[in-house]
Amino acid sequence: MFARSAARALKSQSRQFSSSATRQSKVAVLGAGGGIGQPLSLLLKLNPHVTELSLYDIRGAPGVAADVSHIDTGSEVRVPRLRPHSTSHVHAHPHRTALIQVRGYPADKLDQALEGTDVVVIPAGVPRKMTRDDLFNTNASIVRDLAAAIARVSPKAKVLVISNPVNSTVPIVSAVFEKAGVYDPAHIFGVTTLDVVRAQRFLAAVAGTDPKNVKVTVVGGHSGATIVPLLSQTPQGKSITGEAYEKLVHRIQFGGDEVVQAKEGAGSATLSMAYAGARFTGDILRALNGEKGVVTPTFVKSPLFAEQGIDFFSSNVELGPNGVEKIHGLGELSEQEKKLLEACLPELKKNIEKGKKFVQQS
Ligand SMILES: NC(=O)C1=CN([C@@H]2O[C@H](COP(=O)(O)OP(=O)(O)OC[C@H]3O[C@@H](n4cnc5c(N)ncnc54)[C@H](O)[C@@H]3O)[C@@H](O)[C@H]2O)C=CC1
Ligand SMILES: O=C([O-])CC(=O)C(=O)O
Repeated sequence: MFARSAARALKSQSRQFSSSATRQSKVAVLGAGGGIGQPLSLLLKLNPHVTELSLYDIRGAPGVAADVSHIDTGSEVRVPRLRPHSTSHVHAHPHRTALIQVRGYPADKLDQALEGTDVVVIPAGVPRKMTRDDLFNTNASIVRDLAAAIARVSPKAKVLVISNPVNSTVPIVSAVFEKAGVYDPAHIFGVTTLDVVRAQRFLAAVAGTDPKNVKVTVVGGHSGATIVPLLSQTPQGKSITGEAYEKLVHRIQFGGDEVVQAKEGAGSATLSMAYAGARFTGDILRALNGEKGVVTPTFVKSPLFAEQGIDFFSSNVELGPNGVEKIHGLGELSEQEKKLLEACLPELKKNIEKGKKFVQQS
């Protein structure tokens, strides 16, 4: 009895230690003044893993930082401490709460904003009016230039790309890092979490259940036909067939259009995206801090379809202290999902090539 409770206590202490190993995590948001950037900065201020928040934009970042910095949340800073007279044991230090440093940086202070960052989230650029690919001309150069600064100032940071078209901007960031000689494919992520959030929300509505009971894997890329929800792998999705299935898949693939149309030219999804971006950043931070088993879909350099010339792909990825720990395969697909995948691959390939070509020609 005693042995069992001692073992439980030890286990809990070691769990505690894995979180007590929490380092200081500096997160930078590039594009913090925008429709996504502002609520994303707010949500990151609430994340206890974030000990420093660096907000950068060519417009308005100091104002957002001043505003967000008044929120009365701290962060738990747990510092592992060596036992006196021992170098071999570390014991959990009772955590202390610190104030999160929030700083805003204007256009000419990008390097300062990036110094010492562990995670950089990029929602900088323009939102679309028509297709995501229309954004390419403007956003490609914004993302390229930001990536060059990250590669120079904080080359080991994990880079989370929100700016569209994600299918091209992730290859752009990767190619810029490669050119700079600091590329680690485990560090660069396209944020496709909004597709997962939508898939779970829409499926829950069809199934008449709470979204928290629904877990959907969405693979491929982040635009229209490249978004492939694997509904057959969820208990609630398995039974949906025929027209209901077609409608649900269409809604997941084109959920962004619903928001663009409802906003009548004023932009695209910002609040749901900030939620999704904060959730993915939270996953990255938990994994960086040693939590095991953090698995989520994200668009990364991937071997899954590399033989077909598609070297970036979103699938379930296990995250770890170095970023990408393990890329999971797709699992079993239904006949309909195989068809969706067939439609996804050629479009995704074109989007990826466009991004790579842009950097080659820059
Ligand atoms: N990955 C995804 O699932 C989603 C991606 N997006 C994309 O996110 C991007 C941002 O969308 P919104 O926030 O709605 O746009 P927005 O126009 O409201 O905000 C963009 C911000 O970027 C800033 N910016 C422009 N150039 C910059 C530069 N060189 N450095 C730093 N900041 C710069 C602007 O000043 C602005 O504050 C768009 O490309 C949009 O398509 C939007 C929704 C979902
Ligand atoms: O639709 C857009 O352009 C913004 C976006 O990526 C989304 O909402 O999924």
